[in-house]
Amino acid sequence: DTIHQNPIIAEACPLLSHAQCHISGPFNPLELEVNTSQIITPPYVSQSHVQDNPPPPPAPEEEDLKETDYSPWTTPPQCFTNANLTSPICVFTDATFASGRGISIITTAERAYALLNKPAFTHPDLLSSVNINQNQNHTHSAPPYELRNIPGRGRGLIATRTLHRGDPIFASTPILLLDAAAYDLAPNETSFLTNLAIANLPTASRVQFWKLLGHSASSSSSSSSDPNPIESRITTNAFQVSINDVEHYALLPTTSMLNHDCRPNADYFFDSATLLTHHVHATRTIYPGEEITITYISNEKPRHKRRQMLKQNWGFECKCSACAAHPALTKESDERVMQIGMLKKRLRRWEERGGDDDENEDDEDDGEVRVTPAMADTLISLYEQERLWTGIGEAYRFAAQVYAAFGREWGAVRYARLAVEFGMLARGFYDEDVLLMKGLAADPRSFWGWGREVARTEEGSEAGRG
Ligand SMILES: C[S@@+](CC[C@H](N)C(=O)[O-])C[C@H]1O[C@@H](n2cnc3c(N)ncnc32)[C@H](O)[C@@H]1O
Repeated sequence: DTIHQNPIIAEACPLLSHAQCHISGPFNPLELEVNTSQIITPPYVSQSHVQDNPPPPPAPEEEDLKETDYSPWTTPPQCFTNANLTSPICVFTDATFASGRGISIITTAERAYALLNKPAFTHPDLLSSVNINQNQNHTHSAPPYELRNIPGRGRGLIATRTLHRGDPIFASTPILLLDAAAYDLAPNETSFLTNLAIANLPTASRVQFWKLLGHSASSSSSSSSDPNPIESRITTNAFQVSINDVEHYALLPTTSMLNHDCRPNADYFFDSATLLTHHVHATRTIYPGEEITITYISNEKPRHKRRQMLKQNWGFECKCSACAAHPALTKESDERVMQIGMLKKRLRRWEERGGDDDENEDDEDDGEVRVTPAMADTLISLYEQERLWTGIGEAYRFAAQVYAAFGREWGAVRYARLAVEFGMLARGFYDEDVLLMKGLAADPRSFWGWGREVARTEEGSEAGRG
């Protein structure tokens, strides 16, 4: 028997009323089938612990308890906790989510019930255009890509028709959401929960999961020599997303088919506020036959660092155009990337201190951060030279604000519009910065810094003195 009562943990567990959520002791999670004698099944979540969230279902009648006690979940939640955690971490599965695609969520009961407030759960019809062609239940028109084997890269998605900047490629919901706090459990407990989370999914999603590639340090593929095939699939494929300001890892099997490029042609964002949906869009024209790619890392790093990270975390030698060019060309690229970093740092400091009247008081660098429209234009040009469409939205945002600060209304509008266009593809339709830029595009004079640099020339000196 691998379950031991632990009085310290017992105190941490009242959240799950009636639950005995103390498990410790060694076991091999991969050998475990769902075995209810070893698992904790909370009858329901006690109302006092889910304030601000939808109330849990009322306590069922005694005779119904076995069948309905874990509604709205479709399998009984299972939990672990330890003395370092304030709440138990459990697996919650809703196999009916997103028209039967299903979702397993590994988190605390409080956070899981908070997720039930999201429109993705409260208005499931809103997801009707999501997961199209990725879910066997859907028979919609053909997607703009097909899955193909690509020599040296495994599978990848190839465009089957021309996609223009801003065109949606697909949108999907996660089959697994894993709260980063799950890694505060003992490794075998985390593995147990992830194992169960996958086992609880509907067959189609479970099959999709097992088709994912798993790269682990000790195995180069998803072969049976992989000591933890679930964990390696998660680390190879999961996207880090923030939901209600909590870090999660999301598994999205179709997005996982996208290979990396240091100059990708597509970008993605996770709409965590409403639909728990991952959107992928083209960021430049993609021609039929061309592979659709995203970036796995920040490409604003020199080539040797990018290659190192890709090798270490995803096990491949990067041979994209930015990695494989002649050393003379990659040297130029590295220098541009360095300059991007330097300009961004300066513009970000200027932006951050924008609303601060006492801006010089605590400034270690004594000071004033000088920026000019030419500087913002150069940043944009560097992104264009590097073909980094993923980060360029931020450069447009800086430019819009700098132009407005110099009182150059139509330059500000132009860049604010571009910041909105690119920002929506990279950060989401309702992202804070996107909304700020929408406001600036509509009325640059309402911007907080409107005209505040007008007294300065483009070269950065005071007008009349420079
Ligand atoms: C998220 S998966 C992408 C889909 C994968 N190609 C497959 O067949 O499942 C990540 C893995 O794809 C491969 N991969 C991704 N981008 C690559 C690239 N640019 N060159 C070579 N292999 C790549 C690596 O094996 C990496 O660990």
